[in-house]
Amino acid sequence: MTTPNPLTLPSPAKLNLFLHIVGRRPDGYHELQTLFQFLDYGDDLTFTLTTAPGVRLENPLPGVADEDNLIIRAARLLASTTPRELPGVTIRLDKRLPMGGGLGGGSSNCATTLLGLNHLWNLGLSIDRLAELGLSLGADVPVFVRGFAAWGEGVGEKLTPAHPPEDWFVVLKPACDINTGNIFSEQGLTRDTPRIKIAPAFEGDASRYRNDCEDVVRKLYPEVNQSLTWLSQFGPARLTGTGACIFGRFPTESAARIIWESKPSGITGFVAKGVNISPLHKKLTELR
Ligand SMILES: C[C@@](CO)(OP(=O)(O)O)[C@H](O)COP(=O)(O)OP(=O)(O)OC[C@H]1O[C@@H](n2ccc(N)nc2=O)[C@H](O)[C@@H]1O
Ligand SMILES: Nc1ncnc2c1ncn2[C@@H]1O[C@H](COP(=O)(O)OP(=O)(O)O)[C@@H](O)[C@H]1O
Repeated sequence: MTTPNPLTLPSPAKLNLFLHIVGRRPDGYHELQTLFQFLDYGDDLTFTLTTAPGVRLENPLPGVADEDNLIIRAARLLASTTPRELPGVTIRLDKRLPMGGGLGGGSSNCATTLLGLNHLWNLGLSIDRLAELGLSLGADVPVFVRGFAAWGEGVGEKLTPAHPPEDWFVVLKPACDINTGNIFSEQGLTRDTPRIKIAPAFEGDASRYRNDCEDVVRKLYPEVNQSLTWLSQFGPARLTGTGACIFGRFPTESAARIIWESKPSGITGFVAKGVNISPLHKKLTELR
């Protein structure tokens, strides 16, 4: 199949179905054990190849300078791997994911750019190389590059395929912004959860899922505390990443939508299906 120009590619969200902090590296970074799953919901990136050289973002993100935007950083890093003169590209971002919500939107945009431009520029870089480039831009980028639900260790870059149930989720965004660095520097954070040795036993057993950032986030952010208390009435509800988004799991779309419709007024979010193959990889496979 010939690749269309412009080409629109999905940039899905991730959930950390559970997140344990099992230690700290000498450089201060926290070692995690986590279970990543994708959602069939996220941003879209549209790439238009141009005769004029250079990388441009059609619509800048409020509060993020273009040179800090992970889309531009990914495109420039990729371009630096080849001495070839490359066609220019204009990239449009249709943003649906709340920023800094623990859904990995920026990291996902970064991975979609790496994979999309590797394809459009015919660079032929392997997934391993793209994951390595991605890791230099953020700890959550490799899982989006690899595109399979995964058991993550290290800072989230050591990935083993996982197969959690593809349930439906109500994702809520309490009205507060949480800075990842602030949560990881909190004194009261649990940092010594024992390492799990048999990961598969955990995948299908949602009742054992826990997020070690949750207690600290509940204390610091009453909005998250209230939303978790509300959603927990209907089943286990958890924080994703360091928040602020939370999620509840349901076996069917209709069950999730009933809860979504009854949410307290003023709260935003969405309903989405958990998927073990990234929608980005599905789309790229169709193009090959
Ligand atoms: C917690 C997770 C779980 O998926 O997700 P998010 O909540 O960001 O989505 C990630 O590990 C987030 O990784 P990443 O996206 O690289 O974090 P950053 O925003 O760069 O981290 C900001 C700061 O938090 C601290 N940090 C981050 C990750 C980690 N494993 N240990 C840390 O101590 C570091 O001080 C770092 O400078
Ligand atoms: N393309 C991008 N989309 C979202 N955030 C970006 C992007 N590029 C850089 N950022 C920065 O990354 C931060 C984290 O964003 P995001 O990945 O959405 O959240 P989280 O890491 O909590 O899941 C944002 O607050 C923003 O400053």
